[in-house]
Amino acid sequence: MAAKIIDGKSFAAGLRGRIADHVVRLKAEHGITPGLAVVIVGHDPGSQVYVAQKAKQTVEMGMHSEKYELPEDTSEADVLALVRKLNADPAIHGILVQLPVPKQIDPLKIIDTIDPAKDVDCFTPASVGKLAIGLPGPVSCTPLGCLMLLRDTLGDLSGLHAVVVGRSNLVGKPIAQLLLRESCTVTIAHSRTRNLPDLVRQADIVIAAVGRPEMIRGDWIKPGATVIDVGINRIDAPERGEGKTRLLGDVAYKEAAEVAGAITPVPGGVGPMTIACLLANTVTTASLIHGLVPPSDLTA
Ligand SMILES: Nc1nc(=O)c2c([nH]1)NC[C@@H]1CN(c3ccc(C(=O)N[C@@H](CCC(=O)O)C(=O)O)cc3)C=[N+]21
Repeated sequence: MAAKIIDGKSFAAGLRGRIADHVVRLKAEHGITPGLAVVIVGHDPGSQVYVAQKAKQTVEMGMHSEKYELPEDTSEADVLALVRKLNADPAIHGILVQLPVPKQIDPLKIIDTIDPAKDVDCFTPASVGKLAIGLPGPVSCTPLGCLMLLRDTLGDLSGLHAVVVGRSNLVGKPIAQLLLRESCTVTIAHSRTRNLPDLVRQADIVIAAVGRPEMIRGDWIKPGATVIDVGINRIDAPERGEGKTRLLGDVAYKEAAEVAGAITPVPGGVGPMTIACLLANTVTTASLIHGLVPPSDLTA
């Protein structure tokens, strides 16, 4: 039986509708316009497209958007000075510094400089701690998007065995925290895990976040399992023409879709949810900064 395809693109469109409603209400009832600043250093073409998409959607939501494109050779001190200026700016409620940054800049120093109240990526130690103990605050964008898709697909997640493949600070660790909060049994696997295929075969929920194209094969998937593919691997595709690329997930999609109960495609799965959740987090941080209870349908 073919798997249900989890349509992240349309779920994200629905989420943006709810975000826009909350923005209208924040403006009308409290005079607050949520503001997001996106900072990008250097000119990775993939990053540029993606940052432009964020800025466009921020404006579509009725939010205030600022975009800072700094040259590749910008010093660490200059980036930190910009972050401090944004920390102090009352029109800004969310700050995102696109990673990776060029090698002269220490990403940990950036993370340590962002005001945790404006940390829409949930990168800072304060935000990570809040997430771990269940206090209100921003939730890492990709994990939040995955959780929303899982709840929509499965309803109650309690007691399900989730195998998270990948242990990054950005995805693997925070998604494991969120699934634990949902009362899943959570296993975190990574490059040193022994007998990964057999472990993944035990999963009711597979979260693939390793960054290796099509590493997770169809015969690793338990029949009926739900597969969330976080991988976005850009591969050369000369068959599509000179210089063309295509996107592959971390899961061998065709094989897995024959076995899984439900699966996210790449593109059109987790990716669009990540951007929508960034906007949701900006509404959350704007609410918290002004002492308001953040909308419960925009967070975990
Ligand atoms: N501070 C920071 N926060 C991030 O959240 C962050 C980051 N840095 N650096 C880069 C990665 C990557 N990332 C993506 C989000 C959405 C899509 C996305 O919308 N993808 C579309 C396809 C887009 C395309 O065709 O290229 C999809 O999957 O359907 C992709 C990639 C966020 N990141």
